[in-house]
Amino acid sequence: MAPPTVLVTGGAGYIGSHTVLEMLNAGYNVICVDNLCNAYSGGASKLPEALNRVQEITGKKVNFYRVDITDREQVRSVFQEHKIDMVAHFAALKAVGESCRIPLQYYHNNMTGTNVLLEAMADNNVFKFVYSSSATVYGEPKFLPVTEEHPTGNCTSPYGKTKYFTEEILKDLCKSDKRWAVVSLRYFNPVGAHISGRIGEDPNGEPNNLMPYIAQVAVGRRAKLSVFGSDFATKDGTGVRDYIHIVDLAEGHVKALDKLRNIAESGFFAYNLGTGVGCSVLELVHAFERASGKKVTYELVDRRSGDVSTCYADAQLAETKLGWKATRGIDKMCEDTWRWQSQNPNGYANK
Ligand SMILES: NC(=O)c1ccc[n+]([C@@H]2O[C@H](COP(=O)([O-])OP(=O)(O)OC[C@H]3O[C@@H](n4cnc5c(N)ncnc54)[C@H](O)[C@@H]3O)[C@@H](O)[C@H]2O)c1
Ligand SMILES: CC(=O)N[C@H]1[C@@H](OP(=O)(O)OP(=O)(O)OC[C@H]2O[C@@H](n3ccc(=O)[nH]c3=O)[C@H](O)[C@@H]2O)O[C@H](CO)[C@@H](O)[C@@H]1O
Repeated sequence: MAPPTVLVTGGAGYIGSHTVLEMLNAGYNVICVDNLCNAYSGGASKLPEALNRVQEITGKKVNFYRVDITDREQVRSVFQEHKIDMVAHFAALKAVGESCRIPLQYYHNNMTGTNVLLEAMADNNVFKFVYSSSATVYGEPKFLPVTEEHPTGNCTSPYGKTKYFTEEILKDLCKSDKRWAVVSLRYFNPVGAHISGRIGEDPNGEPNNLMPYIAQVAVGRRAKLSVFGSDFATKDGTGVRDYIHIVDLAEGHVKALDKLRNIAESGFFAYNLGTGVGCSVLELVHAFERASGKKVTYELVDRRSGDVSTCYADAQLAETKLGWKATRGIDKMCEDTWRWQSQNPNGYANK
């Protein structure tokens, strides 16, 4: 029997490209679409650089279309061109601060885009869907570790609300039509890079997130790290998060596809993808110094608005239901990030 074909939206992005690599290694056929709004293109007629390197690493072909998922005709044409069995949906705008400044663009891109995709799926009898959600749907944790039973919806940004609203749409869809089977993966803090050092996180402009910022200080692109807050009720006063290695995260998606591939039951299933281990900002800084052998200069400054003190996952349900568990720790996350950053000081731009 031919292996299933998965349509991957946002496949040229950080998480998408790492997941495409693991899907190919697991034997899935992959069709990638991306509008390259946040991915390095490498030249009009070529594959986006991240996917070019995925092909290089796996020795397998990546089918790519430059498509905007908000464009109904562009999306439909992909379903007419290929027999799609399942969809893994990564395409979204994801900068929390930016979403507060341009909410309409975020609601259009992330919500309309997802609805256009879901309608095209239904029109082509495709009902198996893996969704990129986020721990941000939980808002400020009311208890720790955070389980999937934790209330959702108390989101502090338009970005977070697009994740929450989309989950609610998916729940309604599954209630209305038993053909739908949806796995919503709630990521905690994805970091790291593939062991090859050939693909990794390549943020546009100044990084919003901690790990890429640390890496850019270590490689000399940034002068120092600002540590947002040192008066939290945590082990060293700095924010605690559940960092998860990007390859563990990618492997979790393959497990979700395996579940959908053979699934009898339909419905909406949400799983936390985290390690269950909290790590503070300063712990991560020191781990990165050990991994890179570089000094990471930092300054303790005021808290960033909207930041919670502590957030980490209870990932037991994914282990029970998907047979998945994160296996890579903080040191490995830092080693693999450093290999990517030191080999690609300017990301994909420097070939
Ligand atoms: N990185 C994280 O820490 C994190 C945490 C939780 C959830 N997520 C979610 O995971 C997904 C992937 O995140 P990422 O970190 O890889 O981000 P990313 O920006 O690297 O990847 C997203 C990709 O989607 C593409 N894209 C955006 N809008 C599109 C559109 N309308 N049509 C086609 N392509 C479009 C971008 O060009 C980009 O390549 C997103 O849905 C994000 O919200 C990410
Ligand atoms: C509330 C919120 O929407 N959080 C988003 C944020 O998570 P989150 O805010 O947890 O991730 P970050 O990497 O931005 O921050 C992690 C920790 O590092 C600290 N820090 C960060 C950067 C920096 O320069 N200095 C510094 O000290 C932060 O205060 C925090 O304590 O990014 C995730 C990955 O994109 C998103 O999924 C989350 O939705």
